[in-house]
Amino acid sequence: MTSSTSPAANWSYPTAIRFGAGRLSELPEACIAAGITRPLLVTDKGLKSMEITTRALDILDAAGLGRGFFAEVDPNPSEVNLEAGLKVYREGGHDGVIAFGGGSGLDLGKMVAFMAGQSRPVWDFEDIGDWWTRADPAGIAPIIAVPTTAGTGSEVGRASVITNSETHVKKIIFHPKVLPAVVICDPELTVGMPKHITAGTGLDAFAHCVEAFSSPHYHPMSHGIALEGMRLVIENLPRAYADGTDIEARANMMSAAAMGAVAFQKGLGAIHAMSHPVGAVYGTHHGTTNAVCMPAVLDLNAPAIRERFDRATGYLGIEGGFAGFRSFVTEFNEGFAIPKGLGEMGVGADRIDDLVDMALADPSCGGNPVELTKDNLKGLFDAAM
Ligand SMILES: NC(=O)c1ccc[n+]([C@@H]2O[C@H](COP(=O)([O-])OP(=O)(O)OC[C@H]3O[C@@H](n4cnc5c(N)ncnc54)[C@H](O)[C@@H]3O)[C@@H](O)[C@H]2O)c1
Ligand SMILES: [Fe+2]
Repeated sequence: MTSSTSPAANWSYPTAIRFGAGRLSELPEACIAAGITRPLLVTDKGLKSMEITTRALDILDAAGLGRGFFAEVDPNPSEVNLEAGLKVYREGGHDGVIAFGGGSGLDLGKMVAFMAGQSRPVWDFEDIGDWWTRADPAGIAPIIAVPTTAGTGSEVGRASVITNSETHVKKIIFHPKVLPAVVICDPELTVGMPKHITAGTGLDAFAHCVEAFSSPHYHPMSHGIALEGMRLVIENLPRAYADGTDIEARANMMSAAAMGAVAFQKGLGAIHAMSHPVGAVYGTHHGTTNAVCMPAVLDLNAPAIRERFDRATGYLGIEGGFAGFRSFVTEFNEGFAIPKGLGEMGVGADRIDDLVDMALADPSCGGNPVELTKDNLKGLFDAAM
């Protein structure tokens, strides 16, 4: 039944998630479930020789799975990493990918599986709303995702963020089949994150929930998930930061990360529109950059979001409605030693005009509750410096 006053939307919800401490041991079962007999484990350079990665490889070896290993992924991965990964995938005769790591390893692993059977360049699959005209679905290899940070939620997402190494622009590459077939969320894998990565990734999950909650698009399910995701971050990130071995807090942060990515189907906004160009040009950490941008964006968006935050703050355990939430965000950042401004992260005032142009072209602008213009984006960058 439809009516002219009924809202319309396209909704998509995630996939099979094996959640819990120690469940990395189920990697061989996950391969069987996904129909993979010869997986390529893809991860980033930082994780290449870490114990958790060796643990995953040992589990595959013990199960007799003829696995391959590709660990040449940079933070903010590029098409150069993708080409190298595809070469290893094809030469090794693999039939699926285990994307292992933070957002960088997960995104690149997902793209290796996606591009394995495509003949077009990856940039043809940019998320501009016409995916059904492009990919050859027969060419997409199955994906298992194993997050080792709790932030991006890329494990339950249908997109990867790939930086064009020539233009220094971050592009969102999207296809529904990029959604991993099986996800293993094992909070033990996140225990060894250094404090600044725990903070930066956790605040990425927070930014996803805040932006989704602020977005004007119609998606009540994601709206509710965003609210609970914010609560989980507020209550658990300080615990995980203070004691990295607090498994309950680590588990709640893993949930919050996945929830943030489900929630941002409702839309992202100016925080991500700003941090994508900053990350692409300066190579800054994504979640940390978001945290730096958030206070200025909340100030700009205040008239459009005040009422919904006034209603939510009681549930979040914050007094004073939206104003209380706004002050809380500054204190929250300070508690995690987040840089005070983009200048402190190396962003030059002379590049702001370029960053404004790049931010204006970012698809995240579409979910911001206040329409973004050259003028107000310039104001945001000035305020965030
Ligand atoms: N696909 C999406 O929906 C989506 C959403 C948000 C962000 N992203 C992208 O994800 C990337 C950022 O991902 P991230 O924030 O998870 O960081 P990351 O994957 O770049 O990892 C940051 C650093 O932490 C290290 N690391 C990862 N796990 C670790 C662990 N358990 N112990 C010790 N060190 C560990 C890595 O080696 C790396 O040096 C960016 O490229 C961003 O654009 C994607
Ligand atoms: Fe993000």
